[in-house]
Amino acid sequence: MKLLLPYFKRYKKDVFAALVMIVFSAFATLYQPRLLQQVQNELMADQQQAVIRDTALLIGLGLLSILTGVLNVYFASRITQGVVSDLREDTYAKIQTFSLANVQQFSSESLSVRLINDMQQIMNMIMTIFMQLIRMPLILVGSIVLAVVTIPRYWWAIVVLLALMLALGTVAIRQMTAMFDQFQMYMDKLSGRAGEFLQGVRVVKSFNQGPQEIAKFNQDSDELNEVNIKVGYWFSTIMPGAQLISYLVISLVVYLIGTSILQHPSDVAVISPYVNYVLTMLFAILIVGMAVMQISRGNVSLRRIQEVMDTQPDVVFNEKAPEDVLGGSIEFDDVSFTYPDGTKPVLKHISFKVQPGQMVGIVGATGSGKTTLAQLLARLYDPTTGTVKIGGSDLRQVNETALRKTVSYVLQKAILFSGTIADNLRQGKQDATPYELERAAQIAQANEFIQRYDETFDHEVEERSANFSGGQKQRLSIARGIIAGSPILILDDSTSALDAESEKLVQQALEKQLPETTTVMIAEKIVSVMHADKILVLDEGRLAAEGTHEELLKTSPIYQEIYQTQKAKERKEEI
Ligand SMILES: Nc1ncnc2c1ncn2[C@@H]1O[C@H](COP(=O)(O)OP(=O)(O)OP(=O)(O)O)[C@@H](O)[C@H]1O
Repeated sequence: MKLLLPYFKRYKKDVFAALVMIVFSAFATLYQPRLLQQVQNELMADQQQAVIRDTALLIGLGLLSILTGVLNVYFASRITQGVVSDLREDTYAKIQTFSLANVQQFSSESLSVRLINDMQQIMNMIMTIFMQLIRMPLILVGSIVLAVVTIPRYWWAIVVLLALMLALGTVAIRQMTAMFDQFQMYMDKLSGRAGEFLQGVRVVKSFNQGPQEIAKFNQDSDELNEVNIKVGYWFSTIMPGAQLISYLVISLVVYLIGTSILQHPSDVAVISPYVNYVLTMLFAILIVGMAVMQISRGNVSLRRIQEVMDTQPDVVFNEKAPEDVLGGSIEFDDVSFTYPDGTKPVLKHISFKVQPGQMVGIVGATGSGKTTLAQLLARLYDPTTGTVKIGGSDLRQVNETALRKTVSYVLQKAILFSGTIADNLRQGKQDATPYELERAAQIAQANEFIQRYDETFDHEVEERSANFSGGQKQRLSIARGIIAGSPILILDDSTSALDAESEKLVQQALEKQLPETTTVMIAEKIVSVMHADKILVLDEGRLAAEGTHEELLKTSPIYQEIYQTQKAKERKEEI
């Protein structure tokens, strides 16, 4: 709840107004039976004037009850929408500061459940607090006092009723609260499963994995359902249980009044308000019980949001450092790296230097650490030991804007967003001119197919870029990387879906049109990087060799082996 206090402060006027409405609404609810009793007495005493006056008062009280009820909903909604919207935005902003390791720690699916489903639970909780939690205890206390005042000698019946209700409520709420944690956990799991399926829908379909995926989804869904049913089971026992207790107590009191009516004839007039107060008490207890449950459910969600807010980003930039572009040189100094959830180092004692404007190729077997090295260069992770420098500055000391302006990273998996082609390219440079769009597209060999669309750069990219081929997506993401004009461009196996001819054209265009850009080219095939100024050969996380293609052919057995194997494979494919 501490997390919400500063947010409530932002809406203090609405909070005050909601509280005033709650007090008036509780007064109207409690005073009605008393006034009704008064009218009954006046009718019996044939006091016409008083009956008219008090009936009018009764109508006024009804209207007050409706008006304050409506205004209470209005202010409670304003507070709820405002607080949750602010909290959601702050949580989202916090997630934006997360490194890849932070995101991995929670899982992206869990973060999206937290942003949507948990926020909904918090919304329900705040609404409940302002609609019920303050109003109902007032009504509860008022009805207890008035029930006791109505027939003081049976005060103990109220105590018995409250004790029984408390026992029932405590057991039920304790059982249900334990299940809310499980509910959110299963929700994360189910969202993860659905997200994975939707992202990999092509793989699932092509490998005919539909039935297996459905079975797995159904199993997770059944687990969630089981928790829900258990919650529902406990929930369904509360209502009849509480009703039974109340009617037993009412029957007992009515029976006792009946047996002593001769000694207390005036008790006839108090039976109706007494029953009314006991029923109001029952209603208030039930609502408070439900509110407590909703709040404990919201608290679980609040704790999950607090976890996000308390997480320290493990890659922190120096925002005081200048935002100017760093230079184009790269230096790895004895860098080793282990993934946060890994046990073995993925990179081991890597040291190398690259001069501005050079083209560097990185080759190595699958899993040798090429992408990891690129991720350290873009500071998606920090090295476990050693330093990475760009333009002579240790990346731990630089400003984030400066780094993003300096390094442009084209990922191994080309990801486009829904919008137009131009929208996607402009993610690289927001104010890119049509000329700049076209130039980047030309270098990436994308211009040809873009010009075939009637709308050219305004052609729509559908969700998950389903209307583009793998090669087209790669070309567009290369263009997006180029357009920023950053001094360092990382291409992580970004031409793998291109035919050999197009790949060559992209390389030639890069060399010719971006001669001052330091290009880091990660590739499976040596032919893709053989013209680079320098090639780094990675082997199980170690830098096995470094040099030009010709030098490596003479000095590096690993490089020779990879090259010969790839050449032999190529020859076989030609035959
Ligand atoms: N996010 C991660 N968490 C834990 N381990 C990871 C993570 N990403 C990669 N790894 C592990 O690190 C090692 C190096 O992976 P990396 O992706 O850097 O290799 P690569 O040389 O780029 O491979 P490929 O050529 O197949 O893309 C692998 O053993 C991989 O399992």
